[in-house]
Amino acid sequence: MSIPVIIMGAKGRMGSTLTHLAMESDQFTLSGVVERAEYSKGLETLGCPVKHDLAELLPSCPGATVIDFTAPEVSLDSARKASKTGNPIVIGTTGLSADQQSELETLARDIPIFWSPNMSIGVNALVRVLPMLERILGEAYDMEITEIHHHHKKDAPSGTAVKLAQVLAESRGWKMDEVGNYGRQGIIGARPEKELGVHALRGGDVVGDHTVYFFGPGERVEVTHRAHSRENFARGALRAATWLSSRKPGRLYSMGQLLGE
Ligand SMILES: NC(=O)C1=CN([C@@H]2O[C@H](COP(=O)(O)OP(=O)(O)OC[C@H]3O[C@@H](n4cnc5c(N)ncnc54)[C@H](OP(=O)(O)O)[C@@H]3O)[C@@H](O)[C@H]2O)C=CC1
Ligand SMILES: O=C(O)C1=N[C@H](C(=O)O)C[C@H](O)C1
Repeated sequence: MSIPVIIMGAKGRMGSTLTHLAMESDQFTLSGVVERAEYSKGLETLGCPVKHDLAELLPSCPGATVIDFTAPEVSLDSARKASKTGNPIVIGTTGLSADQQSELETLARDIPIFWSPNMSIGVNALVRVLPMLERILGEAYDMEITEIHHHHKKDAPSGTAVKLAQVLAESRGWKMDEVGNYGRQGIIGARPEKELGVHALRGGDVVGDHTVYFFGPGERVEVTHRAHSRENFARGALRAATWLSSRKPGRLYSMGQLLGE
C-alpha cells in the first residue's frame, strides 16, 4: 500500500530531502507540496500539485499525511488546518514554545499528530539509554550537553539538546527550568552541583552533532551522536508517516511510541 503524503516547505533543506525520498519510493505517493510563492519555482517538475497554502491542497487530498519541517508558527498553522480536514500530520520542526506544544497536544485529540525534535533512530536510542547511564554513574557526575549545527539554523539550543536535557534532568529528579544553564560568561563562580549545562555551537554545514558529557571524579564519559546527512531524519519522518496512518487521534505521538516504549 502506498501512503499519500503532502510535503510542507518543499524547497527547504528537510523539505527537499523528503520530497526526493518520497518521489523515489513506491511506498509513498506525493499528493502535493507547499512552498512560499517566491521560492516555489522549479517545483512544477515534480508532477504533483504545488500550492502556497496548505488549506488549498487539503480538501483534494483526504487521508494524505502532511509532513512539516518548517518553522514553529508555520507547523502549528499546518496542524490547525489539518485538524479542519482530518488529515494526519508529522512535524519535525523544533523551537516550539511551551504554548505551541500545548496547542499541538490539544489538536492531537482530534487528528493523529506525530512530533519529534529528532527523527533519527540513533538519537532516539540515546533517549532510551541515557537514563540508565545517569542512574549507574550517579550524582557525582556533572552532566553537560553540547550541540553543533550548520550556520543557517535558527533555533538554539537544538530541539534534540532540549529533549536530551529533559530526559537527563528527569532521571535525576530535576526540573530543567531550575537547573538549565545555557552558556557561561564572566566571573560565574564554581559550578553548582545541581546544574545541567546546554551549549550551542554554530558553523559551516554541520548536519547535527550532540554530545552528552558525564564528568566524574578522575574520569568522564562522553556519548556522541553525529548525523551524516539529512536523509536519516527524512527516512525517520516517512517511517513516522507510515506508522501514523494507522493510528487514531488521542495523544501527541512521538518516536518513543513508534519504537515501542
Ligand atoms: N526533527 C528532526 O529530525 C529535524 C528537525 N529539523 C527542524 O526542521 C525545521 C526546518 O529545518 P530546515 O529544513 O533546515 O530549514 P529550512 O529553512 O531549510 O526549511 C524550511 C522551509 O519551510 C519554508 N516555509 C517557511 N514558511 C513557509 C510557509 N508559510 N509555507 C510553506 N513553506 C514555508 C521555508 O521557506 P523560506 O526559505 O521562504 O523561509 C523553507 O523552505 C527546523 O525547525 C529544524 O530544526 C531539521 C532537521 C531534522
Ligand atoms: O535544524 C537542524 O538542522 C536540525 N534540527 C533538529 C534539532 O533542532 O534538534 C534535529 C537535527 O539535529 C537537525
